[in-house]
Amino acid sequence: MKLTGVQLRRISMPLVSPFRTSFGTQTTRELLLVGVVGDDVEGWGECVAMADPLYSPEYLDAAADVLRRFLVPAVRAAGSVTAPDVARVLSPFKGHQMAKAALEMAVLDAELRTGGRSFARELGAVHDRVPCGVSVGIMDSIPQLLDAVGGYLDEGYVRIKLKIEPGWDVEPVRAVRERFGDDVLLQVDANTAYSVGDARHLARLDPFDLLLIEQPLDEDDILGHAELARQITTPVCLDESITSARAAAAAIRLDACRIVNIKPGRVGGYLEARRIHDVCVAHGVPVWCGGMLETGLGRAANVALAALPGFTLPGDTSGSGRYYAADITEPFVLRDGHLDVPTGPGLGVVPVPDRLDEVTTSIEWLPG
Ligand SMILES: CC(=O)N[C@@H](Cc1ccc2ccccc2c1)C(=O)O
Ligand SMILES: [Mg+2]
Repeated sequence: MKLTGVQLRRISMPLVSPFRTSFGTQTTRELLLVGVVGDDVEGWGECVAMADPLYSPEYLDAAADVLRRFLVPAVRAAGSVTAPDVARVLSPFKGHQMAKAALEMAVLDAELRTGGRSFARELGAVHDRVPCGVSVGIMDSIPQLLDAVGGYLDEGYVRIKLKIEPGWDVEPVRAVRERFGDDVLLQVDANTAYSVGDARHLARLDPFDLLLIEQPLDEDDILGHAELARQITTPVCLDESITSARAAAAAIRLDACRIVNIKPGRVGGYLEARRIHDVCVAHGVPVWCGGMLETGLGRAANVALAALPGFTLPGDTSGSGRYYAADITEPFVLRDGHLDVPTGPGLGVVPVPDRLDEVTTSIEWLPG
């Protein structure tokens, strides 16, 4: 397609409850949507960067700037492009995976809508619904945590993930096991809050039969994760460290992880996400789809990705209501612990105009 119009739309969505992790507490999700128009079709992309560079080096104002000054002009200069062209056209620019992913996603959505193909079909989905896990934040007290976990289990979530940090790790896990039993699928996510010197402490999680411990160490500490993995029995899963298929292959070869959390925004797009899936399947490494508090647009694409064969663990593909009282698309609602994979062309969902307007804080049409 040839891009005739590109809009950068900032939105701000209140969270139904504060979401606390080892890097801070969020009460609102700011996001950047990329809308592309061309060849009588439009497509939507969602940039999952945070407003502040707390999860990864990217942040929303930087993503908007790099799209405005470098990425969109480069795709426009390339003339007519298909989605696989986008990553190549953008490859001279270093980093900014989440900004690149949003632009590729918008072009892919437009292309697939034109062709009447769904994301699921394009990516190679083999399931028509996916089992859903939920990410539970750090809480003020154990009773508050147990209430939250009980609520999510009542909603039907098939897997519980607890955010942890030093001082909030062994006790919350013990409390959840004691209250809800050994059969609940349970995992933890540290968001890089520990160091390899904490190995003996993290080994205290081993008796609780966790599915995995996610990203305990710094994004760039691959060897530290390999050393930690030799000292604990809980399988190590990487999130922030896996920025490309090459990074995934290296981490697996270095025994730094036995499980991978795939997030399309973090790796530069859904096409690279599929390549990571393929690399992990080739190495016998299970993958699951991570979440970045996406709206229904990103959620639709993530659910399609989570339906690929190698996604054998429940992901953070929670229902819209986990985060938002009113999503900008028709809400994703859990049914028997699963979400249905959208079947319509492209993303299979579109923003509901008045809901989108309610949360829009700025619209910028980039010059042609
Ligand atoms: C569902 C989940 O735990 N996601 C991330 C962490 C995270 C947490 C909070 C966020 C708030 C705003 C934007 C992105 C965010 C990402 C993770 O797996 O590590
Ligand atoms: Mg994580």
